[in-house]
Amino acid sequence: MSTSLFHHANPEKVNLDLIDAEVVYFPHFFSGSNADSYYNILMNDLKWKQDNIRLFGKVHPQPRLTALYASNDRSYSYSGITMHPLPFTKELLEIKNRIEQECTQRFTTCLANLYRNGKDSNGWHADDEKELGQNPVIASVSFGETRKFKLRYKKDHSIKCDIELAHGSLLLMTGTTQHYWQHQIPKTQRNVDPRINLTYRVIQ
Ligand SMILES: O=C(O)CCC(=O)C(=O)O
Ligand SMILES: [Fe+2]
Repeated sequence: MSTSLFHHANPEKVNLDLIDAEVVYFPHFFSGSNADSYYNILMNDLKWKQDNIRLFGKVHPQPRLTALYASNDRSYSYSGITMHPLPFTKELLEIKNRIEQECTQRFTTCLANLYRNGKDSNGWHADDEKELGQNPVIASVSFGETRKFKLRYKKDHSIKCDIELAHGSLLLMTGTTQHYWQHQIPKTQRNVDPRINLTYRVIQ
């Protein structure tokens, strides 16, 4: 009855068994009521915007809204755009502190994504920009609609893993994950509510 990922009906922590990667999933990192309140506050307070990105030489509006927050003034560049951070809000700092209890990393930066509906997505990529350094720790928190997160091994796309990122969950990607694997949030035909994702990172 169980899928290969979940040996218990309601686990607290799941270590994904992937070659050349370290990925840990905490399905209920935040309680339901905390997750609900973060969802509402972040939806209203973050400075969401839709940037134009350059992909294969063509300019497109990014298929989601984003916002960048940090404790320093370091910018973050990817897909032909450079984002400049705003100072952390109270809630983004609170969430950062809570995640830092779970891993030894101290994060500087949070890239927030808002997937407004099933047409919003995030294409195949690795978080391997040079400002993230080698073997970056990426802590990814989800609020709102559950969306599918896909991972694939760069050298052999038949080696892959799908995980449904639930409201109030945390996904930690460490070690060589970004070097050997790519991830994406595909579009879905389902009629879905918005989803907020926060990815905490270190940008020196
Ligand atoms: O929305 C997600 O869960 C993934 C976001 C992501 O991969 C990114 O911002 O780099
Ligand atoms: Fe990513």
